[in-house]
Amino acid sequence: MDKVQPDSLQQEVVQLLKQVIEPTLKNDIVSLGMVRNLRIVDDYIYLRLYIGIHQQHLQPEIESKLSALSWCKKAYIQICTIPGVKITLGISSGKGGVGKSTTAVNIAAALSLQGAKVGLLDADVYGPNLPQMLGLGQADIEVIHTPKGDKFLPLEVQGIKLISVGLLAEANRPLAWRGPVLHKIITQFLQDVEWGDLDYLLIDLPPGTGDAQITIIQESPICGVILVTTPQQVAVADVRRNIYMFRQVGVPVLGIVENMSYLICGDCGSRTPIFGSGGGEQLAAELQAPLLGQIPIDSHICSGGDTGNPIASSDRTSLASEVFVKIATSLNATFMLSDKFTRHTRRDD
Ligand SMILES: Nc1ncnc2c1ncn2[C@@H]1O[C@H](COP(=O)(O)OP(=O)(O)OP(=O)(O)O)[C@@H](O)[C@H]1O
Repeated sequence: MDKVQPDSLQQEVVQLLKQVIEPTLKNDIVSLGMVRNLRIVDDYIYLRLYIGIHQQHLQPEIESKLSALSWCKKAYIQICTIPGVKITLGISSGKGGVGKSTTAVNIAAALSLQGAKVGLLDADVYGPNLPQMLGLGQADIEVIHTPKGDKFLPLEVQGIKLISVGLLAEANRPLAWRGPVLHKIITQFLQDVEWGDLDYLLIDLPPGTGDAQITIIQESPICGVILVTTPQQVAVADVRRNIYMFRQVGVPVLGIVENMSYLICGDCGSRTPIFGSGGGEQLAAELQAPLLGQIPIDSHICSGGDTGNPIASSDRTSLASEVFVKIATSLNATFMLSDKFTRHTRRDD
């Protein structure tokens, strides 16, 4: 019978894996949540490695580190990527209605304007709004036959590729899928979409901490999550519960976006914190993660969402647009893509 090895061996393996550093993020692969399902059975190590397509070089490095273990006959490493995708990020919130989808679509628009190839996966099974926010009505998702099996073809609008669970549902009907169906749809969306080459895939996660969220986080190579909150304390408390879920899987929090931070007076330009203040800063301090941006309350954000014109691209001089551009710039700096896009933009000029 197979013998599951004691914790001490597991610890020994984890210590070696922690010596493998992802060069862009300058952190070890364990802290980055890339190593999952680690098991040692008899003299064999099994693990899953959740990475982007540009990080395949980590596999031989891991094998080389683990070869130092005299008792290990072989390490089986299962690479888990989303075909064609470099960086997968989650956009999450503790509760609904705080502007998570608005943030996702506008960050996608800002990244795309900076030259990145961007995809959006609308996995918000409770309120899949991204098609509307990008001006797409109900459209059939095309399925194409490829040598690797049937694949969904994403829709493309404003330079952004999009797949949404909303496109599978009849308009104005609630999505009432039971657990196993939901699980299957989500895993299909993670594995069976023909994205082409993407620099970023942003996953708009459902709010809260239910089964759907956990499936997506566990089964996708999300290398970081952006948490969206509003400034008031109840929203902040919900985000704290949300963070616990990410910590369990080991996915790092890249930063906080505080939405609906203040209202700007049209006459004097003064800022009024309608929903209180300090929530975003408080969370950022608690999590030691940056406050990526504070987005004002602006009726143009709302109308842009309703009409499929994200403010980040439709009104580039607005304050909200500036904040989204700042967030996109900071993501490009984190993932060392700034140079690539500067060159890209110049070439296109
Ligand atoms: N800063 C803002 N100023 C004005 N309106 C906003 C702002 N942010 C979001 N909204 C509006 O608030 C509503 C809810 O936003 P959104 O759908 O992005 O929230 P959500 O957190 O994704 O909600 P859910 O989880 O229920 O899908 C939308 O009508 C959106 O246009």
